[in-house]
Amino acid sequence: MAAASAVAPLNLPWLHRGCYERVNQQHCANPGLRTQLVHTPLPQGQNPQSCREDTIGVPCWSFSPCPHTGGTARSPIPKPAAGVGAQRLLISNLYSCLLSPSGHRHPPRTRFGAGSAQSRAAQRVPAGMEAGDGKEESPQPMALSRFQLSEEYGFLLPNPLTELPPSYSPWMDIAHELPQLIASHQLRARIHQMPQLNTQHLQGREELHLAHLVLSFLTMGYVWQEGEEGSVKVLPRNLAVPFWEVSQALGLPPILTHADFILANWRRKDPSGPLEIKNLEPIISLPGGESLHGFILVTLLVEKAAVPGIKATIQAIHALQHLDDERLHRALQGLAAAIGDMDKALQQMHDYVDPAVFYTVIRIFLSGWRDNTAMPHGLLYEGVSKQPMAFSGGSAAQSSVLHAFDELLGIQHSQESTTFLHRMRDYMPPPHRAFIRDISQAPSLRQHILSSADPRLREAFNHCITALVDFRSHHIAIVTKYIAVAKARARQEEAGSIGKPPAALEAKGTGGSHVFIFLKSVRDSTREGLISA
Ligand code: HEM
Repeated sequence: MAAASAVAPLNLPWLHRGCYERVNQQHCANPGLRTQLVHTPLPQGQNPQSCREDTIGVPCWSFSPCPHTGGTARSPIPKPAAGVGAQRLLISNLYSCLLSPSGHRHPPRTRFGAGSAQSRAAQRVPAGMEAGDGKEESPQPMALSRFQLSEEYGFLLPNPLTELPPSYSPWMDIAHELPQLIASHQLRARIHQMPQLNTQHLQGREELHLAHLVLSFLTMGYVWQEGEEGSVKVLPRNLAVPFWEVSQALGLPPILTHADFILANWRRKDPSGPLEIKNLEPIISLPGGESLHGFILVTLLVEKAAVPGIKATIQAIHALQHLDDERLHRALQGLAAAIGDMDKALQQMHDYVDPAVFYTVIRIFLSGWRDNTAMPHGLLYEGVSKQPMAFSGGSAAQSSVLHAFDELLGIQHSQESTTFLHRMRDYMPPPHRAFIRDISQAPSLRQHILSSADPRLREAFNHCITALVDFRSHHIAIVTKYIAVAKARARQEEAGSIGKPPAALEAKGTGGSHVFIFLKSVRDSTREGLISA
């Protein structure tokens, strides 16, 4: 680590020792980067050796000063409260340099060293998503660019990279053969032969996102290659260490997330062609063939259909702040229309995904190692931590879209559902998480409607609620077809090995929730958001 000797270690004595070492190591490995720490008290007895545990609450965001850039702390880093056994943290170097999620001013780009990771990363950030241009931030509190949201693609990564630099070909070669390697039971052996690559040569968040996508797919394939009964306890060092490092840099957990599976996993077959299913394909696949592609691409189209709704959400908040009811009315109409379009996009699932393939082949590869009886102790990331760690599997519950709409509309879910949904936010890219948090802190739309005498506003608000209830009802119908009915059929047909349905997941979703109780509760509490005349 060449830069380590030139950099003064951060003075963070309150940190758990393992965390402290990792912060400094990460910091020194990336000279010129500011380090963003997110830390929460860790309840006694929970994974005390782990720096990065499943849940990253965000009660306290702090920006520690960097010896290179001399950045300022936005809020003081508190000492741990008495009785708190350990602290958890997330290091999100890249985001804290390119973009600040909550009103923090950016260092001028000139502060980055000429060839530094940030200056290279900043050059790669697509137009319309760049926030760190050295100017003062827009006075508009909810500008898309502040949250790495794209005007055209919303939460989707715009035109994601499809190849990493040549030195990462050992990862890419395996990733491109993944379905075949899993089917022939050779993936684990291939991963054991893989060299341990240095992640420092990854430049910019697009390369990091592609690396996270690739390593997460390799990890899911490695863990589940032999089905539920043949899962592993240890992720080998040559995969675990780079996956952990890339995850730290992005502020994502070291497991496949919706941000990998959908947001960063798409390309146009014809680069100048339309964004429609026939012209799209995933960058990296898992077993499941056309159904897997359909599952990814239909979900992607739901994200794309949400884009006008994301913009309408921002418009609505601006209108509330300026007490502009005309603008608010238009924004709510736009939001209801977008949710309707998401619903139409969702229906394409029926055309492109075979329930039997989804249930018996695809689903297990989205499963995590938290609340999963097939892996009751979690997964040991060799070379990262001496204790196994537990993470939930990939799920569209990690999509930021409905979280954002729920916050705007003031939907109150049950405590249990809220706990699960909030946990899913820890699996989102930090700027998207920050977007949801800022919506939750905006003036209350619901209160405004309740106190307004304008019936058109109430009607437009209720259209949004009804559209959301319909979306959730149709989603429940899909889950019934693809999980409950498919399960009954699979039992009759008794498919073999990989085709055997994951028994540990039968009553639960990939994220570990009790599926139908949870989904109906979420749908019903949405309906309770209707405002009567
Ligand atoms: C075959 C297709 C699908 C199946 C089988 C499915 C299954 C599930 C399951 C089991 C859950 C419960 C949470 C968990 O355990 O992960 C869930 C939640 C969720 N899913 Fe899906 N899902 C599908 C497609 C989609 C699509 C395309 C979207 C839209 C982006 C979506 C959005 C959500 C959301 C937002 C939640 C959280 C609950 C809510 O807010 O209503 N799902 N899904």
